[in-house]
Amino acid sequence: MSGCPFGHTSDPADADRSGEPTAVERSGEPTAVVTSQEAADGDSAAAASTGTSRFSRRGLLSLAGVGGAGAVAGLAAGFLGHDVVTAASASAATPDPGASVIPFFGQHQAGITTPAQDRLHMAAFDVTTEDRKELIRLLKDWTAAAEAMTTGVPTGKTGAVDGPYDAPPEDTGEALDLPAAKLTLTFGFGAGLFEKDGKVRFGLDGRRPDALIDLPHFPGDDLLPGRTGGDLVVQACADDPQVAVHAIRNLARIGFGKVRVRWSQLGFGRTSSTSRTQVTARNLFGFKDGTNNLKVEDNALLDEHVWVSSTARPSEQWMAGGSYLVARRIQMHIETWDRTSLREQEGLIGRTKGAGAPLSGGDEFTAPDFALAGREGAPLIPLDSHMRLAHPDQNDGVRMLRRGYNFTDGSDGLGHLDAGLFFIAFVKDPRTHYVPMQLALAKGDTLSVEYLKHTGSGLFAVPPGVEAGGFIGEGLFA
Ligand SMILES: C=CC1=C(C)c2cc3[nH]c(cc4nc(cc5[nH]c(cc1n2)c(C)c5CCC(=O)O)C(CCC(=O)O)=C4C)c(C)c3C=C
Ligand SMILES: [Fe+2]
Repeated sequence: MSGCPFGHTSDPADADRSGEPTAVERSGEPTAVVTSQEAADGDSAAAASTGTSRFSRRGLLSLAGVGGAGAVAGLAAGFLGHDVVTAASASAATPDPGASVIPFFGQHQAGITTPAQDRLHMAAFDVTTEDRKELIRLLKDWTAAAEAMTTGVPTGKTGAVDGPYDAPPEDTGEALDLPAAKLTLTFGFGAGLFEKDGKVRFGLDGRRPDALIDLPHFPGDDLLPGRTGGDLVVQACADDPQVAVHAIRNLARIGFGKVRVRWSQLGFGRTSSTSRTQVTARNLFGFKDGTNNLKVEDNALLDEHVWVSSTARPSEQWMAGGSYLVARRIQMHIETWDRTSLREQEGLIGRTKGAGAPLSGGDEFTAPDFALAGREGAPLIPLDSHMRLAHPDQNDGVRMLRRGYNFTDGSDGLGHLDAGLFFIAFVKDPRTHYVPMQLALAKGDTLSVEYLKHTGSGLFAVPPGVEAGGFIGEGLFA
């Protein structure tokens, strides 16, 4: 514990821990905020020039050392009420070199095409209230909290330590001293929000988009009810797991009495890159994953395959600019895999393990040649390989934006790790962009048939981004 009443440490080593020198924050200066596009472009220099800024969690805390606790409390009352604070001048807003803030507001929700962070905490909630006004209140409160936390600010007007001594704090506190860590919060609505047990909920008659289907049962599915479904979902991604967990925990706390957590999933080691500025990471099979993913730079392809268009059917109009989130908890039989030869592993994926190049030759980003045959006349990229079966050429040109994470959730009690890939994909329409491919993989992909088991599932309509003053999904309630 530091001597500071706000738990702030003044150890310079701490500032360096995340790779984000915080001299700016330490002096109480505002922290630079990156616009969605700049964040997507990974352009922190451009971000610096915008001058949009507000005080960070750490900046506020460090003010205690500058102006004393009273000054901080006064500032907290003003700043923590979710009003965006603009810097007096752009030059005052010295950029945070870590560009640790990804703005919550924007045309699309953050956490889809913004560069995938290292950590995930996703939670699905059942809505327990049947009162439309309470649901809207919750979405407004979540919007305010999300905007605060993604900016690195505690939730509520008084945060973790400045509220009445005899009341529970408005923020749980475990993210005090931590930077925003590129936290993004992405919200989605499940089918159960619209109707449950044959009854329409929240007056949302006729508002359920046709694309928000009940996913069919796929061959090999072994879904657990406690890991499947949900009326609401929140995807928290950050470069610090504590920041992601803090976000989900505080949203759950704010929702007390209106929602309860149905399932939640922690993830590490992103298994996809969503920007060409990122290197391709590896999944728990040891293969590069995300090589041929859709990337933020592929604007036209994103419009074609990820974003719901403004010319969508009337029942989907409120979704224009949004997307559909498919979540699948996929257990990987890693012990069996680890006893499989390298030759077979590469044949199952269709790429080399080292470089991630297609088995038809070239480097990681060389286009695969599915027709090229080896000495014995068989195609170099096997007919039952995962890459061949998932490639757009085999799927009517369909593509998806994958944004999954590795997980290990202890052991299965039978001597194996419960490990795998928490598959997340954003698509324009799951009927065309997910179901047919999943069916093909479940039937013909030897990787899926012999090494994978789907144990959890969810499909959620992710509304478009929120403008300042608005709230998550407000078009649905208009
Ligand atoms: C239904 C969609 C998909 C599921 C489920 C899925 C699971 C899954 N994938 C890997 C490993 C790799 N997948 C790769 C490529 C790839 N996978 C999908 C779809 C699903 N994967 C697509 C659309 C693609 C891209 C195909 C292409 O355009 O070439 C790769 C190769 C590298 C890459 O491009 O990402 C790997 C490796 C695992 C381990 C897994 C479930 C646990
Ligand atoms: Fe895949």
